[in-house]
Amino acid sequence: MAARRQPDTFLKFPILIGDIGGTNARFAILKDAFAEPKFFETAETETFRTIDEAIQVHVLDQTSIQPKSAVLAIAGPIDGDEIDLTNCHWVIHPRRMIAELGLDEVVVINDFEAQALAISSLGDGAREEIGRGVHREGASRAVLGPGTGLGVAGLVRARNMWIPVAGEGGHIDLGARTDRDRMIWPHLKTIEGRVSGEQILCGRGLVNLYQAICKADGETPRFTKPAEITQATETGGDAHAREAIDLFSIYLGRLAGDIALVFIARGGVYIAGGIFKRILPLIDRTRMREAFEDKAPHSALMREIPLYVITEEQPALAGLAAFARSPRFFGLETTGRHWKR
Ligand SMILES: Nc1ncnc2c1ncn2[C@@H]1O[C@H](COP(=O)(O)OP(=O)(O)OP(=O)(O)O)[C@@H](O)[C@H]1O
Repeated sequence: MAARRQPDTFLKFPILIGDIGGTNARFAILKDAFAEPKFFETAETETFRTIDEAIQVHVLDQTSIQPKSAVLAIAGPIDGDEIDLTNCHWVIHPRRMIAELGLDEVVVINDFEAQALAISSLGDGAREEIGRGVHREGASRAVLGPGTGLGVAGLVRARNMWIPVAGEGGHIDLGARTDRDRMIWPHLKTIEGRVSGEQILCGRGLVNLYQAICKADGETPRFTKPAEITQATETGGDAHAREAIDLFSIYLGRLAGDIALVFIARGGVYIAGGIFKRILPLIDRTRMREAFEDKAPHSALMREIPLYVITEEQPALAGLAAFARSPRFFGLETTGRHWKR
C-alpha cells in the first residue's frame, strides 16, 4: 500500500509573504495551502520608519486575518538577528516581529532565491519566450534580473526537489566580444579596474553603457538617468540611446548564456527585474538570442535552451507563495534564517 502523504507542517497558516525591495515592499497573505493569495497595496519603504509599521498599516489594519507565520524575501545578506537591507533604511528584527506582530515564526530569504522559487512554476501566461528553445519541464533553470543591481540565481533539480542556488553571479566579468565592444570598453566605469556584469546590466549600468558609447564616438552624453535613455529610444531621436538599449539586450543575452552554461539550465533561463520588461518592445530579439547562443564550443547545447522574459507582475511573491504552500518540493536551507516564538 502506498504511504499516506503527510501534511506539510513546516509553516503554520495563515502565512504572510513579503517581497521587500529598495523602493517598494509588496505583501500578500495565504490563508491556507489551497487559497489564492490575498494581495495588499504596495508600501513605499521611504514612507515608513520600520517594516513592522508598514506591515501593521498595509496588512494587519486591512484584514481580519491574523497571520501566524511570515516568509520575507530581501535584498542583502542574512546573518544574525538584525538584518540590514542593501538599498533601504529598514532593519529587520525577526524576534521583534514575532513579539509585536502576533507571529509564531518568521523565515527570511534572499530576493533572488524567491525569484528562483518562482521560475519553478511560471506557465506560458507568465512568461514570453525570446527565440525558440526546447521546453523541458523537469530540467534545471536559472534566473537573472537587472534592476537596481543585477541578481542571479540557479534552480537546480535534484532528488525530486527544486534547489535554489543564489550566488553573486551578477559580479562575474563581462568581456568585449566585437570590434565595437572594444571601442566602448575603455570608456566604461569600472569597479577596481573590472567590468563586471553589474557595471552594465542594471539601471546605473545602462547609463554607464550609454555614456561610454557617447565617449567612444567623441560626443558629450546628454542623459544621466536610465529612464531618459529608454524614452529617447522610444521617441527615436537619439542614436546613442538606441545603441545603448540594443547593446544592453545583447550583453544581457551574452551573460544569460554564460549563466545557462554554469547551471546547464536546459529548463531555461529567465529574465526578471523591472528594466528589461520596460525595454522589451525596443529590443532586437533575434540579436539577443544570437548573443545567448554564441557559446562555442557549446552552441548546439545553447540552441536548445529556452530564454524567457518573466511577464508575471509579482514573481517574487509567486515564488514565496509556491514555497509557503509546498515547502517539501523545495530544497531551501533555512538554518539560521528561521526564527520561532
Ligand atoms: N524606463 C526605464 N528604463 C530603464 N531603466 C529604468 C526605467 N525606469 C526605471 N529604471 C531603472 O530601473 C531600476 C529599478 O529596477 P526595478 O524596478 O527592477 O527595481 P528593483 O531593483 O527590483 O528594486 P525595488 O524592488 O526596490 O523597486 C532603477 O535603476 C531605475 O533607474
